[in-house]
Amino acid sequence: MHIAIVGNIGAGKTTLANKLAHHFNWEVFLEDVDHNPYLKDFYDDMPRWAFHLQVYFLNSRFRQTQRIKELQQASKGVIQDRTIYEDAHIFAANLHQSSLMAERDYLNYLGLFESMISMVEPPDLLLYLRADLPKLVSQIEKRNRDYENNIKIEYLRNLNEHYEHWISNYKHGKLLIVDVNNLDYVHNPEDLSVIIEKINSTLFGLF
Ligand SMILES: Nc1ncnc2c1ncn2[C@@H]1O[C@H](COP(=O)(O)OP(=O)(O)O)[C@@H](O)[C@H]1O
Ligand SMILES: Nc1ncnc2c1ncn2[C@H]1C[C@H](O)[C@@H](COP(=O)(O)O)O1
Repeated sequence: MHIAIVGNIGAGKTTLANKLAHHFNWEVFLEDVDHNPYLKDFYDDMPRWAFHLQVYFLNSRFRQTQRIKELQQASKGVIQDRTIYEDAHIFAANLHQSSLMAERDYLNYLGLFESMISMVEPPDLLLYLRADLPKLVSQIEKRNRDYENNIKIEYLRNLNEHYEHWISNYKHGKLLIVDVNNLDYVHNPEDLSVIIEKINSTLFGLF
């Protein structure tokens, strides 16, 4: 079983991924943020580093999907924090649309993505955490990564629009949308239980 958690920056994916992995006793696959050699530079100068960052994320996410495939073949459960789909359909698409990634770089990137995606299996469940801008901003502030202090509201708004468009066209498998604006699964165990019930019901038809 493979559940992938998707959503904008600060939506609460990592926090929920860890909690679900603990609950189901499954492996958790998180993003490579701390060792990412481009992320800080990217936030300082997006046009300069957009292509480098996207290639780095694409490669690390692709490797992760191959490890997830192996675990699934061994009948192990997996919770994944963010997917390769988001890199291309949300982040790279947004950079290109916002003229922060040049046309030739975007087409080059898309060619690489298309070559890889045929080897990627979609998750059994895609869990989208929908959050409005005030929730995202307050949670990004709460996390307090210095390089994310420069993130513009406009950037988050554009990403949210890409998410809504992508999710409304998602056809690879089961999809669960959870509005997290009024949920606090950090402090309220009942809020976590609500999400777990929804997952069980969507995946296994329980409840
Ligand atoms: N539903 C929630 N309610 C309150 N705080 C949350 C919630 N989800 C996440 N947080 C807090 O917000 C911050 C960002 O969450 P995180 O899981 O790192 O988001 P993401 O992985 O989506 O970027 C963390 O400090 C986390 O404890
Ligand atoms: N593909 C990506 N392009 C640009 N930035 C990305 C991409 N994937 C992740 N990120 C950034 C966004 C955040 O600053 C960090 C971690 O993501 P988070 O949503 O906080 O888990 O990486």
